[in-house]
Amino acid sequence: MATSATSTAVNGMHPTLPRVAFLGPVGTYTHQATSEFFGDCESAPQARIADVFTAVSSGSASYGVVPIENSSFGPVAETTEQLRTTELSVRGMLALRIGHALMASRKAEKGKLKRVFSHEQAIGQCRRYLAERYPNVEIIPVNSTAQAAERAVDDLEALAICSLKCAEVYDLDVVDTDIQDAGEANTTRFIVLSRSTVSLPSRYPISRPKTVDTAPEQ
Ligand SMILES: O=C(O)C(=O)C[C@]1(C(=O)O)C=C[C@@H](O)C=C1
Repeated sequence: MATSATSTAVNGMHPTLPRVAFLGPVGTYTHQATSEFFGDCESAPQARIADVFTAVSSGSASYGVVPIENSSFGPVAETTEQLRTTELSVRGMLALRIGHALMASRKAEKGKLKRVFSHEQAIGQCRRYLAERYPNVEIIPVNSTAQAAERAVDDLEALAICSLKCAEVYDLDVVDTDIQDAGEANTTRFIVLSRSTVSLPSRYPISRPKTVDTAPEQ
């Protein structure tokens, strides 16, 4: 990942960096895609994909980044639903290779895990793994993989499917890595949105070569 999105705003405004809304909280794959595309920017994490569209439409952010399609599980339902009616324009796209990790609280007893939280896309991309390795855990969809990590921090019976970045951000134990059924071939495509009156400066290439979801440095 190039540089991470920053939040160095003064009084809520930053004089030069673009303000970019994305599906949050910190540590989602969409956050990584945002950093990859924009480099330094003022980050505006949103609770849901629909909120990213609202933040850009209302002008509270100049750009928005949302996932649109995964190579194995297909279209991202909430994004395709929003695209039916939005007046926003697509300004760019990029793809990330997605490697999901399984995490739990450092205090969890690993033999007593009863539920797994994640975004429905991540759950769908790990269906076979979950059926084979955790056939009895309850699967609970949440708004994003990083929200799943947040939920696992204080729930000692929970697992989260999320990116390795979340181990660092939320101080979780890594139980397993690369648990997606499609292995190395698992890729998600993201799009960059803006209002029709806001163009994308030429310093941002409109599309990027596929990049790898990198593990945090130890
Ligand atoms: O939950 C996240 O971390 C997201 O950024 C969303 C999302 C998606 O909706 O496709 C992005 C990439 C992965 O495919 C899994 C989840």
